Amino acid sequence: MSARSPEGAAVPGAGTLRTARHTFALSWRIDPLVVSVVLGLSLAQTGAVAATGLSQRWVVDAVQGSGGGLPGALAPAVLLGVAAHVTAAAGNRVRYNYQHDLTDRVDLEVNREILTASASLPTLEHLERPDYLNRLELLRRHTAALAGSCWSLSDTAIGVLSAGLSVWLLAGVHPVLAVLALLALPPLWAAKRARHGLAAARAATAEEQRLEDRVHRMFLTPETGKEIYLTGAGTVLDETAHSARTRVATVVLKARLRAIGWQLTGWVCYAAGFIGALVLTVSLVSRDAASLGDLMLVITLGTQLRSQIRGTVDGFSRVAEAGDTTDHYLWLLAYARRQRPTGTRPVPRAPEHGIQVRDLAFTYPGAREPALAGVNLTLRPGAAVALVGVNGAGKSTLVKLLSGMYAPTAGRITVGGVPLDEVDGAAWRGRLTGAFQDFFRFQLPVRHTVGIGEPEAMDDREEVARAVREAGAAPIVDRLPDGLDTQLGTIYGGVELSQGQWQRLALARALMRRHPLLLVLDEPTAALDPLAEHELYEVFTRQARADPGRITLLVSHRFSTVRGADHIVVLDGGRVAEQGTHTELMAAGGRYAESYTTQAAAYQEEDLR
Ligand SMILES: Nc1ncnc2c1ncn2[C@@H]1O[C@H](COP(=O)(O)OP(=O)(O)OP(=O)(O)O)[C@@H](O)[C@H]1O
Repeated sequence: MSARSPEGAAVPGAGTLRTARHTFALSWRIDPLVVSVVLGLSLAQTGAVAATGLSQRWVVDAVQGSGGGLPGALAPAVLLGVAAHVTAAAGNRVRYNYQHDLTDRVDLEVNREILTASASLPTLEHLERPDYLNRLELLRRHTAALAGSCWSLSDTAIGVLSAGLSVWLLAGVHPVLAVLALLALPPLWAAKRARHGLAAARAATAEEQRLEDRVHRMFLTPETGKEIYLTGAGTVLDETAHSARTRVATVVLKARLRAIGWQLTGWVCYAAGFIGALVLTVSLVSRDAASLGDLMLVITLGTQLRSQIRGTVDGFSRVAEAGDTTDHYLWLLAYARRQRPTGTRPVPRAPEHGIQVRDLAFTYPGAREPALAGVNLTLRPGAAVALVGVNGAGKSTLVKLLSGMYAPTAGRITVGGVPLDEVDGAAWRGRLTGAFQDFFRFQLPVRHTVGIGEPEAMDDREEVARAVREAGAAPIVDRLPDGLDTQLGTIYGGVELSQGQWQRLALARALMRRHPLLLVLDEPTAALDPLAEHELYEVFTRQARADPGRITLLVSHRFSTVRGADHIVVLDGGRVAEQGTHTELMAAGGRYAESYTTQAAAYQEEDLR
């Protein structure tokens, strides 16, 4: 990790060096030839300024000593000057462009690494953690600094080496002139100070930047656009985004102005030193203690030393900026490593004992109250288990834990006797399938919108057609202009479906997986009327009984739609209130009986109207 200064801002440290090494290795892997050219030009760049100064001194001293005629010895001096100038000007441009190109290509790789690290996280818990989201936001906005860190470091090294050569030549004229190098320190220190201020401002406003970005995106998606249109919330949201943007801009502008102040102070120190150096050299020339060529050398090196120091400072600033981003990058990699799934055991083939849930508890990150507490139940294979409860009872949370999206805070889940956290995560996902109330609309051709539920069978038209039929979505697909090949969604100029039609396709997607161990239907029928939902759940209940290796979990807040399930679990306030068959629960006369009777009466009344 980057070292931390007392103010809390990152300064380049071991972490930055490690990242620079890593990005250099990536550059080398991408294009070793270009990297070699850049390194060669960098080396030539190191001596270019000193060579320019020396050639000018050579020319002036030769002209002065020639008594008016142009000596032949002038030719090598001029040649040296031309070579140094070409290296400095043309070589620098070539090097700069190549570095830029390599940085862009490494940037793509770094972004891929970030995605891979994020995707490797075994649960989805990080998506609820503001510290994770803020760091990721800062990281994604500044990956270019990270990708170019090895070149920023090499620019700094070139600056230091070429400035070192200049100082050595200046000290040859008079040792005091070497002090000019010390005056490089105030601009360096000022730049570091300026960087800290800017980094702190960015970190302090990361949350607001995220808010602004989110609101912005809300205006661009049809789902939220509709809500905004109807509610007229556009102005309020626009103001929210605007005030977030203004707060960010104000904080960053203040930090930027302070940064300019610090940098100006540093440069004033250097300018004063340079004037002193010129006065000293002129006095040496007037006392014949130095030649006019030496004065020329001091002028050339002194003015160049300024840009060498600026190059060093700029390179250093970019290394420091990469240091801030490195901090977030290494944090993400370490987080992904810490969260690396530890489960290696295979999923039991025929889980005789089904899925056992024992004393399960879960609290969302940052939440005060647990969403689940002391949950005990058994999901038997070859049966349909219904999970019912009012809104907020904890049904979806239990589904998230069963599918491994979140790790329990306490208690355990076992599959066929094997603790779920010991089971290989990818293998477990391979045996799961499901459809959810908050499904995603994949705006793809229908066969892929459905087929993606089992990537391996995605291009198998017969399999896709089977899933479509089983989900009762065949009439929808039959009416589409190109059937399974119809492009869906307006974003790509395709056909738009109704909410219920999208939902049927999401259900078909869930049915693509042929022999899942756990099939979860978490209210994927919310857009259907209670009778249609009931009929569909009856079909799934029959199918569940026909497949002895499958556990089917039907989730609903409509008590009356799941009465045919083999086992009904009633959740209330994150706890299991009751469980049993419909007959047992009705006989018990508890919460289930009460809610079932009330809801059934309400639906009957609705039917009569
Ligand atoms: N991402 C989250 N972060 C924090 N709390 C959450 C989150 N999701 C749900 N909760 C809380 O957890 C509790 C259970 O929510 P859950 O979504 O599991 O209920 P549910 O029974 O599925 O409700 P519904 O029928 O409305 O879908 C609720 O009190 C809810 O406020």
